[in-house]
Amino acid sequence: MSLTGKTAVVTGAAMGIGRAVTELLLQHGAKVALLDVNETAGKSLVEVLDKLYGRERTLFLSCDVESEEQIKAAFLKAAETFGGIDILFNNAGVLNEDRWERTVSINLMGVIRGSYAALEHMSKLSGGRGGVIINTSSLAGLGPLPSCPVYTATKHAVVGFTRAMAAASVASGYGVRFNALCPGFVQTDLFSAIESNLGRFAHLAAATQQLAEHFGLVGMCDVAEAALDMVTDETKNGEVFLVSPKRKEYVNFPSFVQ
Ligand SMILES: NC(=O)C1=CN([C@@H]2O[C@H](COP(=O)(O)OP(=O)(O)OC[C@H]3O[C@@H](n4cnc5c(N)ncnc54)[C@H](O)[C@@H]3O)[C@@H](O)[C@H]2O)C=CC1
Ligand SMILES: CCCCCC(=O)/C=C/[C@H]1C=CC(=O)[C@@H]1CCCCCCC(=O)O
Repeated sequence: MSLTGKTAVVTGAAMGIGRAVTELLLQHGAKVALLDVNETAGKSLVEVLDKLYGRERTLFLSCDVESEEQIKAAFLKAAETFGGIDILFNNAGVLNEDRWERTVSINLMGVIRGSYAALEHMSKLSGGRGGVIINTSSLAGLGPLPSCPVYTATKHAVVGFTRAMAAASVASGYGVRFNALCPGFVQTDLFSAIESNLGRFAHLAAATQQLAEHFGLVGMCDVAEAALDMVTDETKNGEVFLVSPKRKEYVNFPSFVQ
């Protein structure tokens, strides 16, 4: 699928992985609505992007994915400004085992809120053009991160939600593909702050550091390219892309249905 003229919404777009994917989508010709709770970072990023890609191709919208009202308002504004929505990158996330209810609300419920709000604009059943939704999970969505049980739970849940929504979309005729991105450790603010956000598992900080050293860091470009592959390859639905320093591949899950 060519991205020229397509419209994307990216949550958590102001920094880190969301920012990198936003820039790659712009480089490939898409228009991007950048949603983030951090207005300062979001507005200053859009100033930079406007100069590179043109003012008419970016839009910053202040939006907390914990709020269904703010998500609905932002998606409506993006659809009105750009003429519909073709791509959603549900990426906003936090790692905080102390404030674990907020972690669930952002990492899992934010993905669900975003997906349901996007379907109102994207589903062929409600007058949309169809498209693709990519949800950011993690390697911790495939295996345990011992210092972060709640983070691990949210990321496993994102994988399950994505795969079930992909099947639901086919069965319902939404015309929307759903895929999940599972990166290993990436050098971002979230990664740098892990040790101070472990809550009752703070005693596992050194072990987490050792795990990160064992796995190594994934390059931001590799993560963004994996997201782009799932957007543009129209054969990918219900797929999970694992991006670690040693492995860049779609995950094979066991099938229990004959
Ligand atoms: N950095 C890493 O090692 C990995 C990160 N991930 C996931 O990638 C995603 C992005 O993380 P990073 O780029 O590393 O983090 P980051 O901290 O660099 O960026 C996260 C962005 O999300 C925004 N955000 C946070 N809460 C929000 C909310 N309630 N509403 C809207 N925006 C909000 C932040 O303002 C920030 O711009 C997250 O879902 C994270 O769990 C997955 C695997 C590894
Ligand atoms: C900042 C978020 C942390 C991201 C890195 C991460 O999630 C690492 C998780 C690993 C820690 C212990 C594990 O067991 C996790 C990895 C599990 C890997 C599963 C790989 C599956 C496969 O190889 O097929």
